[in-house]
Amino acid sequence: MPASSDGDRVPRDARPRPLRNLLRLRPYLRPYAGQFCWLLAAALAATAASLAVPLLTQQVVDGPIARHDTAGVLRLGGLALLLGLTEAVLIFIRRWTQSSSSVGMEAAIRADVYAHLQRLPAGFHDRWQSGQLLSRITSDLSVIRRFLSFGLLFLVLNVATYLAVVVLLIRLHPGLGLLVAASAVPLFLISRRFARHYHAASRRMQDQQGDVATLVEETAQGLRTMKAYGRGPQLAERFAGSARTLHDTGVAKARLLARTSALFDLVPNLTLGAVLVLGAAAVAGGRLTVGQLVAFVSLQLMLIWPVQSLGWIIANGQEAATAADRIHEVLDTAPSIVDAPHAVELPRAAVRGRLTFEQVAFRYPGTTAPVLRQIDLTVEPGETLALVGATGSGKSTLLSLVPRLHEVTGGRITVDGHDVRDLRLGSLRRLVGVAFEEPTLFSMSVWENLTLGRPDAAEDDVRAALALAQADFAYDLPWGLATRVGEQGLSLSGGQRQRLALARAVLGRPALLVLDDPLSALDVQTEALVEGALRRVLADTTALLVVHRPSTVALADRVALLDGGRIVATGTHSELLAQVPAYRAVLSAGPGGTGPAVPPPRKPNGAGLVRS
Ligand SMILES: Nc1ncnc2c1ncn2[C@@H]1O[C@H](COP(=O)(O)OP(=O)(O)OP(=O)(O)O)[C@@H](O)[C@H]1O
Repeated sequence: MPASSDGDRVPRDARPRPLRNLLRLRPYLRPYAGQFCWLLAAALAATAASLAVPLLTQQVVDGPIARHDTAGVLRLGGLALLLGLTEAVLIFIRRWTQSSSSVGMEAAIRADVYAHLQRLPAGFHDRWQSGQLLSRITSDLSVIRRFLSFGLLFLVLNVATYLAVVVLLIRLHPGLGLLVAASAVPLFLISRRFARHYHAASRRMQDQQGDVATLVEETAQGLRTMKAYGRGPQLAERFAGSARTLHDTGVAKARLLARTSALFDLVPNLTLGAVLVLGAAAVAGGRLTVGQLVAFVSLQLMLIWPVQSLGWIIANGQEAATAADRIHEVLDTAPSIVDAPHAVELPRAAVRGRLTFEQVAFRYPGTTAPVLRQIDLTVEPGETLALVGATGSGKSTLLSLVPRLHEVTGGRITVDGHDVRDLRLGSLRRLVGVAFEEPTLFSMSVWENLTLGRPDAAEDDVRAALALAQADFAYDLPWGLATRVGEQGLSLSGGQRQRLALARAVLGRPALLVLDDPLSALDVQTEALVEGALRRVLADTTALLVVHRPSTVALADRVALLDGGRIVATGTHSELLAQVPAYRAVLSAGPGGTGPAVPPPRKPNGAGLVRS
């Protein structure tokens, strides 16, 4: 599923170009150029040694055997043995060198693709199925490695063998030699047709592998939901459907290869039959010695494997070309959210934390309807503003614009008057502490999870953040903060994960806090504790909170009501409660439509209500 819409700068021409994208991987070969020269030299020398054996046979048949010279037979036999040994040693050297270089190249490409995925904005990842990315970074790269380590080498070797053998055959007997050379014409035509069809089949299959990987990943992630709803059989059926499609494509692809391989078998064998008949006639006519015919046929037999393997090499090459296309679809997608050339660093100490939204508009890439329109909002330094709105009104989207996870499509957002697009991304993201509704923890230690955005954080800072988020339970884990939390922190409860995510957001006291319903997964008692702690942090930090629960609104100095992507009212909780029926309706509905009752206003009759 390639990127295909605005938001990221997608490649201008995303049409697959079989060899072009494969050739573009040349820079990865460069560090191994020396090794490749060695292995190619070893492989060519091994081929030369094997080619010398039939010529030696000719000498034996026409020389010592014809003369009944036993010593001569032994001498030339010893030489053949030496050639065989040399070939074995050279093949060993080739294989030894080959393995390290191809694995090294695969690792380098994988590292670059992974780093690039990190640079691509959230919008890119919204549109790409994770299984598609997974299959590109794993199986596609393995296909490329196989081609670089075997396919490419054997292509060069087989072509070199073919040319060398044909030259030797023409020298032995020009007529028969040219007959063998002419067999290259049907081989070329078959290869061209096969390559075209196989490329399309490979692309289909590799895309389908990505779809299957996506299904597996989704199932693994949503296992509990799936089991709870008893949807296992339906999902299994869906999976079986995708697996069947993949199977059918695989079978069609294998049959295509089988059909072509049969032709690749047929052509050299037909040529061999013709050579045997014509060669025997030439021996009978005295135009060719028996030794020459034996040498000719032995050399020609050496062409059978290179020709037979052509099908496999072309198939491997086409798969690698498809894999290179798919890899470049990712690498060619330029990150759209990057540092502007003039971007500046804002030191934390210099930031007061005034956050403004000026006529901000936003629509998701690939969609036409804006999610946010004409947002004008100011959060003063140290102020806490709660965003309230019905589900789907754009609250989370609005938050994501502050650390530039998505880019505004109209208007601007400023921090102390600086457009966030004029700040270095690293600097901006250090200034903004973020906690999302779904608290993601990575498969690493609690400490690493906490210091994700601030790897240089001191122990005291971490301790303070944990205390603040009421997450001291982390010290009681089996290895304390060194405890590795499971995949996405699943070994912790929802409330524990949320508290760790909150501690991560407040670590180092960021200038701005952007929290998406930070207390949603907490029990009443913990909520009260975290709320108390949060109140202390929020006292001197500019904060934008998405709030679903009426109880959390109490944390905010002011509230903005979002409706259909627009701010329709701002004011204190009590003002909105008293004067805006829509606000009362949203709060009484609660997160799931059956929320708790609206709490009494904190500051009755506050001033400054704005309705738009
Ligand atoms: N990646 C996306 N691509 C396209 N549309 C999206 C994307 N994410 C969200 N939307 C749409 O944007 C709108 C606002 O979504 P958003 O998540 O910001 O709402 P919200 O107010 O935070 O909702 P909730 O309270 O349920 O979390 C919704 O209509 C949603 O369908």
